[in-house]
Amino acid sequence: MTNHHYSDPHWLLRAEHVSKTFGQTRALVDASVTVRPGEAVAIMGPSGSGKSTLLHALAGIEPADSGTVILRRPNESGFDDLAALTDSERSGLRLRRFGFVFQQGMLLPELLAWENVALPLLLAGVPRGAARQRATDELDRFGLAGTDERRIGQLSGGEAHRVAIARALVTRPTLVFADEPTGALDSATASDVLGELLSAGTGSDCALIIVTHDERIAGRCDRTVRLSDGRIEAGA
Ligand SMILES: Nc1ncnc2c1ncn2[C@@H]1O[C@H](COP(=O)(O)OP(=O)(O)OP(=O)(O)O)[C@@H](O)[C@H]1O
Repeated sequence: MTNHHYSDPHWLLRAEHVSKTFGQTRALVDASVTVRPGEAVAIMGPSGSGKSTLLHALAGIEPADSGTVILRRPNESGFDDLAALTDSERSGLRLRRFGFVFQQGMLLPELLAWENVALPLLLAGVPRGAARQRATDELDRFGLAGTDERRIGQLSGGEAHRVAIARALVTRPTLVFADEPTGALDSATASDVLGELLSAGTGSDCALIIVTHDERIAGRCDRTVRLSDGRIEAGA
């Protein structure tokens, strides 16, 4: 895709007029959002207002019924329209370009800490030795040196959240999507983990999108997109 309309360099991901219906429920109505490099964007709104639906549409997890979601490729090499990709192309793009931190961490308890972090690399075909080295480096970066060989159940809640963040960032993604990333943590640990996510997930060529109910988390992001009944009310 080389549409001139998308030549403005100051965005990474742009959703335009995205709508999604589940049966009679209009979960998302004509939502347009632009995400720029280096920013952290909070998505807020009451329960059922469409936050997860928006996140899933932006990340190509559950494509919208209508509208477009466009992701800029690195190095001025064009754009990808998520809806125009096949399922397997979309999965590949998610693996290469996106990182995910979801509520329960979605860590695999039967795997070691380093294996959890290395998972996206292993899925992308990186050899096991190289993947292990990168995972170990990433764990070090989050203050988890020496935990490589532990299983998830042998870590504290805060440590497990850091493993989830390390896994989301190990591929150096363009966009990190987080859904209530500090959910079950005590407030001091949540604040530390959020700080780490904010500093590691926003760089000159990447951005962070966080779904949250917590105004304190939103307050530490650069801006807040507010949803009400599937419509974006502010912050797009
Ligand atoms: N797979 C689905 N099937 C049917 N309805 C759905 C589905 N997913 C979401 N919905 C409905 O779409 C609306 C928006 O849901 P969504 O999960 O996006 O809200 P949310 O703002 O993330 O809510 P919460 O804060 O409770 O997680 C809700 O009315 C929900 O019941």
